[in-house]
Amino acid sequence: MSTDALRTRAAALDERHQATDLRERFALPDGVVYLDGNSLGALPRAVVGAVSDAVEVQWGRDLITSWNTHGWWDTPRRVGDRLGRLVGAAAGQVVVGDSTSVRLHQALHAAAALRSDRRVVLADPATFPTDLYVLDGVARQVGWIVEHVTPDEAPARLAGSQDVAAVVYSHVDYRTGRLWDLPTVTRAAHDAGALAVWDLCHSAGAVPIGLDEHRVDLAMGCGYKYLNGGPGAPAFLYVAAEHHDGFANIVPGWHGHAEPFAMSGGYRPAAGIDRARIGTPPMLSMIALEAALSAFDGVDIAAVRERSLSLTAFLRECIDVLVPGTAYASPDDESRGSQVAVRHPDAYGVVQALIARGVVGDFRTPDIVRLGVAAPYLTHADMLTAADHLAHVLAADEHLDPAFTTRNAVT
Ligand SMILES: Cc1ncc(COP(=O)(O)O)c(C=O)c1O
Ligand SMILES: Nc1c(O)cccc1C(=O)C[C@H](N)C(=O)O
Repeated sequence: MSTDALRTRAAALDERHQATDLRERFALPDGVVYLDGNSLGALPRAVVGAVSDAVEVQWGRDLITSWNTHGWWDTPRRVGDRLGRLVGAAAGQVVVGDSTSVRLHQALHAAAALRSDRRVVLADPATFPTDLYVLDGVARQVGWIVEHVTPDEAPARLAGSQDVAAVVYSHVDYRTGRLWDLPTVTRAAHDAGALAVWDLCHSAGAVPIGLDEHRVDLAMGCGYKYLNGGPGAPAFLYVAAEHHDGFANIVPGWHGHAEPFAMSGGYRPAAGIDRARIGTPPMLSMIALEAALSAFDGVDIAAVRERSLSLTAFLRECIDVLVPGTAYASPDDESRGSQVAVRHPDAYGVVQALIARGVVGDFRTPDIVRLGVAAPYLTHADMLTAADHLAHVLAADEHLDPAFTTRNAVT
C-alpha cells in the first residue's frame, strides 16, 4: 500500500470515528503529534480557566473561606466520584490526592491488615519500578514474602493455594503495553482467598476497567497520564465498599478523621472512603484534575477504547507499510493497552530524532520506542504522520546523529 492509499484510509477512519474526536477539548501545539500521553497527558482547555479561577478568585479573593464556599474540603471524594465513572466504580469508593506511590503504600498495608493470616504476595517482576520498590518496603514492614509471578502465571500459582494474601499487578505493562486479564486474575485471587490490588496508571482513562463489576479489592493510578490532570496531578485510590470498615489507613492523617475539626487527640476514622484520606490535598492540582476530567463528559470509556484500538492498529499498519520488518514489544491484538511499542537497538536516538521532527514519544530501556496513543486527542492522520517521520528518521540514519544519541534526557 502506498502513502497515498494510507492517507485515504486515514481520512476514512477519521470520518468513521468522528464522534469520539475530542481534540477541540485540548490545547495542543501546532505541528506536534503527541504520543506521550501515557506519561504526561495533554492540557485540556477547561483546565486553564478552572486553575485561573482557583488562583484569582478562590485563593486570591475568597481565601480560607474557600474550604467551605468552593467545596475544597470535599474535593477528594467529589473528584473521586467523577473519576469513578471512568474506571467503573460506583460513587463513594474513590478518593483523590497524594501520589500513586503513596496510594500504593496505603493499599498494600490495608491488604496486609485484611489478610493478616497470610504471608505471600504475588507481583510482576517487570512492573513499573516504583511498584516493586514500594512493595518491597511494605513487605519488610509486614513480613510478606514477595513472589515474582507474571499476571499470566498467577492463576496457576493461586489454584488450590492458601498462603497468598494478595496479588499486586499493573493492568497495562508500562513498557510493552500488554493489557493483562484483570477479570481472570482477580477471580483466581478471590478463589484462593486472596485480595486483588491493581495499578491502573496505564489504563485509567484509556481502557474500560470495571472495578465494581470484577470485584477488584483495591486499586490506584496516576492522575497525570490518560486522565490529563497535569504534571504531578494527584493520584486516586479505589477501596471497594465491602472493605471500607476493615480499611486500616497506614497514614491516618487528620483529613481522614471522623471529626477533623474536633481536633481530638485520638484518631477515629471517618466513615466510608473518606477514611482513606490523609492530609491537606494540593488544591490547585485537585481543581486542575477535576476540570481535566470534564474532557470525558458525555463520552463512554468503551467508545474511547474503540477509538484507541483503531488508532493503534492503524499506527501499526502504517509502520508495517513504511518501515517493513519493524519489531514490536506491544501485542498485535486486543491484549494491548493504548500504546504501540517498537523495538529498535538504537531506540534512544530514534526517539530523540522523532521529537526533533515534532513526533513526541519516549524511550524505555533497553530498546523501546514507546508511542502512547491517547485516543481523545489523536487522529488516524496523526498515526500516519508519526509512521512517516519514523520511516524518514530511519532511512536517513538520523537516529545515529550524535546530537540524538547522547543520553541527556531524563524521561
Ligand atoms: C505503573 C506505574 N505506577 C506508578 C507510577 C508513578 O508513580 P508516582 O506518580 O508516585 O511517581 C507510574 C509512572 O510514573 C507508573 O507507570
Ligand atoms: N511520573 C513521571 C515523572 O515524574 C517524570 C517523568 C516521567 C514520568 C512517568 O509518568 C513515566 C511513566 N510512568 C512511564 O510509564 O514510564
